[in-house]
Amino acid sequence: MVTIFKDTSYLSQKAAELFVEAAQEAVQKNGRFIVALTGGSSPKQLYQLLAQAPYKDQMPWQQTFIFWGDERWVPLTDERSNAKMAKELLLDKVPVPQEQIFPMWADMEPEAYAQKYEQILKNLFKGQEPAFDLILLGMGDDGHTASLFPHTEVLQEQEKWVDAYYLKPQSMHRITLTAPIINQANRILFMTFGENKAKALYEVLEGERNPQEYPSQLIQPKQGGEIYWYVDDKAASKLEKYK
Ligand SMILES: O=C1O[C@H](COP(=O)(O)O)[C@@H](O)[C@H](O)[C@H]1O
Repeated sequence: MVTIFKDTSYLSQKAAELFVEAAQEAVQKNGRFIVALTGGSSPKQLYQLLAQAPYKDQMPWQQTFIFWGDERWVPLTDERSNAKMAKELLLDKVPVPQEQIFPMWADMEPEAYAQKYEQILKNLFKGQEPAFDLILLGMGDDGHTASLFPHTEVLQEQEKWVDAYYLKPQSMHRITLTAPIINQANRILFMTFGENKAKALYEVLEGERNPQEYPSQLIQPKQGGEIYWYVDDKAASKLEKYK
């Protein structure tokens, strides 16, 4: 489902409503809410809203388990850290138990931590379908999502749930959930703003299938899963089918 918003504040409000709805539904059904956050600029307003009334008070924080979809491999104090941003805008301001927050970084080799992170998820989902209740995603101007970048080997990954690799153009390691585990989620919410994303958004949603070039095309929810694209009118400016 693609929804086009003129106003990014309203878009973020609708995203906050969806977040709360997913959380309440998951807690009612399974007694807990398992969510993966995203980094980048798109979720900032959403995180600020979730840290305030009315959303803050509607959230079952005690039953919430926080993961990330991806991370730049930098310490948690680094300005580039996706976890630092979420911590400052949201997690420091809400009563989610510390032991239920799983940043995608530790002072160890990224590949070893990717295995550890996958094990944490496997323990949590033991005996159940490995389905996040909600995964938040952004999309880069180049069509990447999470740390699934164009023409990287991780795009072929079918077995691992979490992978880490050196991203040469950015001279840093990245760690990411892989497409197969993202696609198992019950709900996936992409938030995409700005005219810099218009070409990639068109290619992802309406172009020919080419996930090597536009990795966001790999995100296709399982049967019964929901995918929501919340985009602003600038990002949507090249779309034809969805207007
Ligand atoms: O590097 C990243 O970028 C994407 C997109 O970010 P945005 O600033 O264009 O919204 C983000 O989804 C990802 O988590 C992050 O690591």
